[in-house]
Amino acid sequence: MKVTAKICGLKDAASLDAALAGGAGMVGFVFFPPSPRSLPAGKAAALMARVPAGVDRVAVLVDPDDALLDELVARTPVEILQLHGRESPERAAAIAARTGRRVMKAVKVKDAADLDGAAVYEPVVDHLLFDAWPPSRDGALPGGNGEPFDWPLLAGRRFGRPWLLSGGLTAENVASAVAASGAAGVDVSSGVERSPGVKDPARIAAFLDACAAL
Ligand SMILES: O=C(O)c1ccccc1N[C@@H]1O[C@H](COP(=O)(O)O)[C@@H](O)[C@H]1O
Repeated sequence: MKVTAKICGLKDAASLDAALAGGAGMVGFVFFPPSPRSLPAGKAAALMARVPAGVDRVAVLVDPDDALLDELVARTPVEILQLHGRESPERAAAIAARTGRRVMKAVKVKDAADLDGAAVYEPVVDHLLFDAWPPSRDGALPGGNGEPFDWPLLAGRRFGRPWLLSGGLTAENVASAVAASGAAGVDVSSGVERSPGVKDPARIAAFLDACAAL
């Protein structure tokens, strides 16, 4: 089975190149200053210029204001806007209309009712992404926490948009995660890092090898 892999939180050329060489279908860049993975638009634009046609460039955003959206559209060749905050369906639709870019809504999951909540986004977004709710500790980010959720919740569920599984994935567990959830796409950030915000090209290669073996 061919699984689309997204490598997220890229900040340097060596890690981006490892993602591209390993066959990532999407590469993600974080625009959220509290994150150790955040980077300015100018640096992201330089990295995005290395990405060949056929690989989607994703901007990870948390309740972005219009100024940030306008800056990203003007300064970077981003294809997909990943909304990882508390954006309503109306705001997601407005973001798609304003930017002309594809939108991916992150839905936080701890139980089946959370999955039901994805339905309201299906008419207005292009992709869904399922991630764990952030831990309750102080300072936790809205995503990128390396936290998995109960993957079998997704088994047999059908959604009106293509979707990615994320949250705590690694080279070691991605096969189990795909088998348990039925995901056709996976997304990883913490699981291919040496420390928060520092990607490891060898771990990126191992993750993508594990995906290619599925
Ligand atoms: O990675 C971040 O720092 C981040 C910050 C704010 C919102 C989302 C973020 N990352 C996304 O979180 C998920 C899961 O990541 P992990 O593999 O569990 O670390 C993934 O979709 C990232 O794009």
